[in-house]
Amino acid sequence: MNIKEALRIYFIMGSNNCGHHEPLDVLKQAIDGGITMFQFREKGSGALIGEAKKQFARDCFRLCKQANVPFIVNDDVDLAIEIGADGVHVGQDDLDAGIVRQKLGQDKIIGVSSHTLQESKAAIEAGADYIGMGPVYATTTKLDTNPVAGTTAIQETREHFPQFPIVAIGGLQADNFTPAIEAGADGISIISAIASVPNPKEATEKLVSTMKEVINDA
Ligand SMILES: Nc1nc(C(F)(F)F)ncc1COP(=O)(O)OP(=O)(O)O
Ligand SMILES: [Mg+2]
Repeated sequence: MNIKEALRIYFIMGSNNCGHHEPLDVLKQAIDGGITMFQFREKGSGALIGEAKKQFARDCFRLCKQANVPFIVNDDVDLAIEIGADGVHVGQDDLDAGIVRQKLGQDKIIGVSSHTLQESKAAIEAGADYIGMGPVYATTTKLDTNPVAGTTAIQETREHFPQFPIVAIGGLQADNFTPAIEAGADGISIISAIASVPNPKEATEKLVSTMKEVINDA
């Protein structure tokens, strides 16, 4: 799989991000709308835990598998291993990417959050397959986020690593993500612009069509 193409429209969702529809319906609509990768991120207030979280993960994974959409688990490496997910995303305060690689093996996808060139270097040396950089704009989705970073860190990492897969994250919408791509990101991560809107399928289609205008092969 081409990881840069998988990062184009990278949808991240948990049950507590869904405003207007049942979570599985939101994911179905996002898949129908053309998302290229999915991250299962069940955390924060009201998040499912234990068996309910596992079952929700399996249900999301089934939808992604049917559509050949790569399924990534946020933070929870053991859950990813248990259900056979395609990969894991970890942040600076989660399990070290090198240890995640040892646990998952070479054929799984490992994403790492980065806010600086230094963190990007460490993630790449630890064997990450992509890095998530932001928050580009203010976000209400993640409460313990770093300060708004704009696209400077993306640009800096891209200058040092011209080919390494980077996805932008943080407050991204169809009408504001272009600067992140122009700064060097290969794709965008979206939570509320798909999960919290009345028509997730239409919102996804708009993101896909806008991305096609910005990146020719998208
Ligand atoms: N979940 C994420 N996904 C991405 C992605 F690359 F996919 F865009 N980038 C960054 C994050 C944030 O990861 P983290 O800092 O661990 O916080 P949380 O666990 O609350 O998400
Ligand atoms: Mg995390």
